[in-house]
Amino acid sequence: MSDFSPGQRWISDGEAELGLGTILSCDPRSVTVLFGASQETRTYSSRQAPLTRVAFGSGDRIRAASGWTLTVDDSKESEGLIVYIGEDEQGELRELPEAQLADTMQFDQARDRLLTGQVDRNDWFDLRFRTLHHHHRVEQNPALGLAGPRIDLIPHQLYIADEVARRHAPRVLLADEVGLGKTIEAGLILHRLLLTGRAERALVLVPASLTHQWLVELLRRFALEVTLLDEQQSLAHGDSNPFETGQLVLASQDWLFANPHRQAQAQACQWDLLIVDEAHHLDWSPDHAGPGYACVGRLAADVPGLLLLTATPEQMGLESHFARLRLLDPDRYHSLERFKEEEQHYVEVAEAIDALERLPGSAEDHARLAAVMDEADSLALLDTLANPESGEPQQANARQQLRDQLLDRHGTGRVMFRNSRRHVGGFPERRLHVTELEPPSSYRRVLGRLERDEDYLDELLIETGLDHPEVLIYLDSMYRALSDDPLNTEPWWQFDPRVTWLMEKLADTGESGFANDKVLVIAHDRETAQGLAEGLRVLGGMHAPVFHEGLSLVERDRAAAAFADEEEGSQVLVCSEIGSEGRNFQFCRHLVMFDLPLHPDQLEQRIGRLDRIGQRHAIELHVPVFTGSPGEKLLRWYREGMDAFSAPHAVGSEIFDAFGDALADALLDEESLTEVITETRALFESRLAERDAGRNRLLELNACRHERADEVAAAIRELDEDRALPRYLELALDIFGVDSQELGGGIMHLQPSPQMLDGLPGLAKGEDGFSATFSRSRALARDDVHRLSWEHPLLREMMGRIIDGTMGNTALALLKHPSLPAGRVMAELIFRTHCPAPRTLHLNRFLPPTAVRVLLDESGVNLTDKISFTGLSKNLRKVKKAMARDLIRSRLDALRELLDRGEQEAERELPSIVESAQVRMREELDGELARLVALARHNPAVRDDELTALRDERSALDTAIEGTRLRLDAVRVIVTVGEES
Ligand SMILES: Nc1ncnc2c1ncn2[C@@H]1O[C@H](COP(=O)(O)OP(=O)(O)OP(=O)(O)O)[C@@H](O)[C@H]1O
Repeated sequence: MSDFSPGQRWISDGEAELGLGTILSCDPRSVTVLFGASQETRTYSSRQAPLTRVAFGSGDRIRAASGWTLTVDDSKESEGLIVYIGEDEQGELRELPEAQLADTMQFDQARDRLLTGQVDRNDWFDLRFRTLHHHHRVEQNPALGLAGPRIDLIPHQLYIADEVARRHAPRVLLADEVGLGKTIEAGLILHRLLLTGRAERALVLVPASLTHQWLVELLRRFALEVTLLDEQQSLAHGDSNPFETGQLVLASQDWLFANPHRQAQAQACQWDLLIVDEAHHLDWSPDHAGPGYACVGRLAADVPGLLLLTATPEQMGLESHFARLRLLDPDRYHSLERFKEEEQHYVEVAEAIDALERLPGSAEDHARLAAVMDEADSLALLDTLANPESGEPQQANARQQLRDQLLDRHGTGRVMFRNSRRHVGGFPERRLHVTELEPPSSYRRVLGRLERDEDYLDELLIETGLDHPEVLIYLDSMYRALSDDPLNTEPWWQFDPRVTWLMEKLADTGESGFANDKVLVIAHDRETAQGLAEGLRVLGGMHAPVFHEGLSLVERDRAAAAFADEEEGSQVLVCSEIGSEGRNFQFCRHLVMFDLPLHPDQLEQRIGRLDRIGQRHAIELHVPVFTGSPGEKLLRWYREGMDAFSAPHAVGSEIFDAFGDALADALLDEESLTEVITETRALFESRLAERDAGRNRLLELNACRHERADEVAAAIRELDEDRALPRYLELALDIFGVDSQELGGGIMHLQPSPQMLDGLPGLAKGEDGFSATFSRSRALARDDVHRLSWEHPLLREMMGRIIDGTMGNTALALLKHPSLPAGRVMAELIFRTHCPAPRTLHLNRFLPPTAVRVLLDESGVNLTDKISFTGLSKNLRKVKKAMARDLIRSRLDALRELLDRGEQEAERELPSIVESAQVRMREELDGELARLVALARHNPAVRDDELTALRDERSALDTAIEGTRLRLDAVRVIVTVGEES
C-alpha cells in the first residue's frame, strides 16, 4: 500500500480494536501510525502495511473529536486529505476534515467493518447466522434452563421447577418427603433463573455436613461453579466483603449463624435468591427465635427470592413451621389461629376436587362443587361440565380447568410443595428386622434400680447431667456419664452386646448377614458412634469410618467417600444423628439403627438416607433392642402407635407434640405405655384420615400436575433430541479451534488445539480438555463425562461470544454459477432485532434476537425467497483476505447502495415480528395475571407485590417490544466468477 500522507486516517486490519489511526510520518520504506484511542504507535513497512484507508461515503454517520456527528453527503480532497461534507445533528451544513475525526470511532459494526475492508472468514459468517437462528429457537423453548442439567426427567421435580422458576422472585418451601429430590429441584430453579437472567447472584446456606455434597451436585449436575466460603477463605479476603467474591456463594449455616460479623457482610450484599437447606433447623417460638431463624429472617427481608428446603417441616413444631412460612410471606402468614382455621376448609375443597371426576353426575356432587366456588369463570365451567349436551373433549377441558382453579385458589400449594412417596410411586419396600438382646449387667443394674426406686430417676439425671428421657433410651451415654462409678471402668463397647451382634452380622455370609453388602449405622450420639467404631476396630479388627458433626468437612467427606467407593470402600459407615442428615447413601440397602431417635421425623430422616431416588433394592431396617428396656418401649410406640417404619406419614410431629411427654413418663411403666400406644394409635389414624382428606390431599394434588409436567418433559426431550446441536457444535468447535475425537459409545473427547481461541470453559491450552456426550442416559451413568446441550457452558460461551461480538459479521465469498455472469456483486445482509431491556424482564422468551435475512443482487432485486441461506452457502468459495479487501474497495459505492436498499427491505419485516412478540407476551402474561387476580380473591398466598410486579413487568415488556429496532448484524458480499476462475 502506498500513497500515505501525514494526517490521513487508517485502520489496522489485524487490530481494529486500536481504533482510528493517524499517519504521523511516512517515507518510501516505512509508515508510522498513532492510534490515539489506545495510545499505541506502530511502524510498518510501507509496501506491506496491514492498513486500510478509512473513507466514508454518502449516508455514513461520523463523529468529530469534539463530539458532534455528521451525516456524510459528499467529500472533497485537499492535499491528499479528505474533507467530509454533510449535515450535523441540527441539520446545519458542515465540513469535517478527516484529521478531526474522533480517535475513538469504533469499527465493530458490520457496515463500518465492511466499508473499511475488514472481512472475516466465510465460515465465521455461516456460524454467525446459524448461531442467531439456534439461539432464537432455544431461547423461546419453554424448557430453557431445565434441559441442560444432568438429571433423570422425574415429573414431580420438573413440575415444581417449572412452576416456581416462572414466578417473579419465587418464595417457596420445598417440602418433598426425604430423598425425593429437593436439592435437585432447588438446583433446577436456580439454573433456570440464571439462564433466563432472572437471577444473577444467589446465596446457598446448608448444614456444614452438606456443603461439599451441594458443591459437587451443583457442579456435576448443573455445571454451576459456586464459591464455597468459610472463615479461612473469608480471612484471606482481608477487609473486603468475602460474599462479594462470587456470584454464587455456598456457605455453612453452622459457621454463618454463629458469626454476627459475617452475617452483616452477607446482608450487605445484593442477592437475587437465597436457598436454605434443612430449614427445619430454623427454630422459632413466641419467646425465642433461634440464631438460624434470626439470621435467615434478616436476609429474607432483603432478598427477593427465597427457597426453604425441608423434608420434615413440622419437626420443630407447628409454630416453628408457621414461622418459616412467615419468612416466605409475612403478609399472608400473620396469624397462626387463622392458619389453623383455614385448614378446616381444605377437606371440602379436596372433596369437591374428587367430585369433579364424577361429574356430570349426582346433584349432590354438583352442590359440593358449587359450595366452594363463587367466581363467574368457575361457575361457567361447572355449567359446561354439568351439561349433558356438552361434548366429551369440552367436558374434559372444563374438568381440568376447574381442578386447576380449585387447587390454585384454595390450597397452600403456591407456597409449599410436598410430594410424597405414595403419590410419586415406584419406591422400594421398607422391611424392619428387630433383634432382641439381653441388656448387659452394667445397664441392668441401673434399669433395675429405676424400676424399684421411683426417686432414683431424679438422682440419675443430676448425676449424669443428661436429659429425660434420653438418659433412659441411650444407655451407653448414661453409662459413660457415670464414669465416676468405680464399676464403670471398662469402655461401654467392651460389653455392649449390640457391638458383638453387629460384628457377627457384618461377617455373616448367610442370607440374613451383611457380609456382601454395605451397611450404614446410625446412632444418636457422636460419642456412641465413635465408641462403636473403636469397638469394631479393637474387637473385630474392622475399619469403620465415623461420620459426625465434630469432624471437619474434609474428614467427613473422606469418610463418606471411603464408604461410597464400590471396589475399595469400607463395608460400614457409622454416623451420628445429625452428622448424616441430607446425605446420599442410596447405594446401600441396610440401615442399622443402633438406637432409636426420640422424634418420629428424625426416624424418617434416618431412613431417608437410603430411601432416596436411585435406591434399587428393598430397604432393610435393623434395630437391636434390649429386652424390657425403655428403648424397646420406644420401638413399640413407633411400630404400634404409628407404623413409623413402613412409610413416611408426615404426622409424626403432631403426635410427638401430643404424646412426647406422656411417652417419656411411660418408658418405665408397661401399663401406661399400653395406654399411650392406644391413644397414639387413635390420634395417628384420625390425623392421617383428616390430613389425607384435607391438607395432604390438596398438597398432593398440587405438588405435581401431571399434564404440565408431561409438557415440560416433552419440551426437554425435544431439545435432547435436537439433531441440529451436533451439527452446530462441530462447526463451532472447528472455528474456535477445539479438536474433537470420537471415543466410541457416543462419547467424544474435546481438546484445545494450539490455535484455540482463549477463555472457553473447561478448555485451557496445554491441558487435556474433557469427554462429553449428547446422551442424557450416558451422562447419568458416567460422572466423568460432560453432558452436551444447548445449555452447556461451552456452548453458551461460544454462542454468547458470537452474538455479542463481531466474529463473522463481515465476509466475502465467490459464487461460481453457470447462469450468472462473472463480476457481479450480491449482498447477503443479516439484520437483527435490538430491544434494550433489563435482563430481569427475560424478554428473550418472547423476542429473542431475531435475524432477518435479505439477499440482494447488484441491481437491488430481492432474492431472499428464491435462494435460501443453506442453498447459497454450500455453493460459495472462500477467498484470500487481501483479495477480498481489494474487491470490496473496488465496489464501495455499489455496496453502500445495497446496504441502504437492504435496510429498507428488512424494515418491512419488523412490524410483524413486533406484533407476534407482543401477542405472545400478552397471551402469556394476561393469562397469568388473570389467574393471579382470581387467585388473590380466594387465596391470600398470592402476594400483592407479585401482582404489582407482574403488571409492571407486562407494561415494561410492552414498551420494550414496541421500541424494537432492526440493526445490520452481518453482511456477506458475494462476487460471481466465471467457470474458469
Ligand atoms: N432427577 C434426578 N436425577 C438423578 N438423580 C436424582 C434426581 N433426583 C434426585 N436424585 C438423586 O437422589 C438423591 C436424593 O435427592 P436430593 O438430595 O435432592 O433429595 P432431598 O429431597 O434433598 O433429600 P433430603 O430430604 O434427605 O435432604 C440424590 O442422590 C440425588 O442426586
